[in-house]
Amino acid sequence: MGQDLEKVLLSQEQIEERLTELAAQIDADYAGKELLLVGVLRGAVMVMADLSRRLHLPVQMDWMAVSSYGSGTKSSGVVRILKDLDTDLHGRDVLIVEDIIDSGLTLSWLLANLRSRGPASVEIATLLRKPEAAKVAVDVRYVGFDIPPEFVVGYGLDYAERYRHLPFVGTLAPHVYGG
Ligand SMILES: O=P(O)(O)OC[C@H]1O[C@H](OP(=O)(O)OP(=O)(O)O)[C@H](O)[C@@H]1O
Ligand SMILES: Nc1nc2[nH]cnc2c(=O)[nH]1
Repeated sequence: MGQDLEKVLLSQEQIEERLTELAAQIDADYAGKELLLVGVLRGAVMVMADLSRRLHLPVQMDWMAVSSYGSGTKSSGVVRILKDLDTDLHGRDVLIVEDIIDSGLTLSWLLANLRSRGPASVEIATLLRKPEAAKVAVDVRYVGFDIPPEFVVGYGLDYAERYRHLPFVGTLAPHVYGG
């Protein structure tokens, strides 16, 4: 495992500290409201768990699974719903919880999709964003960290379904993905 990773980009401590700040901001912004957190499987599981535990608002959680990457390292841009929400979004304040915004293609598609369901509001919280990789502009209210356009793993993010369990975010050594 040690040899597969090139470097640690964000430590567990850095991630937890930033999530505490984001949770405080979300608590303040949605004071008096009940929030529906929509986690995007599978990468957002860690962010959802650690962010939601820091919120003091009443929240509900639901999950969607979409696919845009397959097992590669480039977004195909074609988004498929693999698992839809169980919750009616009509009149709800929705916060999409994501691990990463890379090209922005997944989130821009998801935003449009959820907004068409009649919610009161839809905003996005993402742990990571790669501004230099953006192919479409996505309006994101809560960003943990802007990072360089490198392929990262850990803290929910995988390469071929591995490394999701790492408690930090790191980059892979090129030999792992054939570089
Ligand atoms: O901005 P984009 O270029 O569209 O990339 C972002 C998407 O890619 C990742 O999901 P992935 O398809 O890898 O699925 P996973 O969450 O199951 O790992 C991530 O969770 C986002 O949903
Ligand atoms: N694991 C992983 N998944 C992604 N999906 C979009 N960008 C990334 C990335 O950098 N790493």
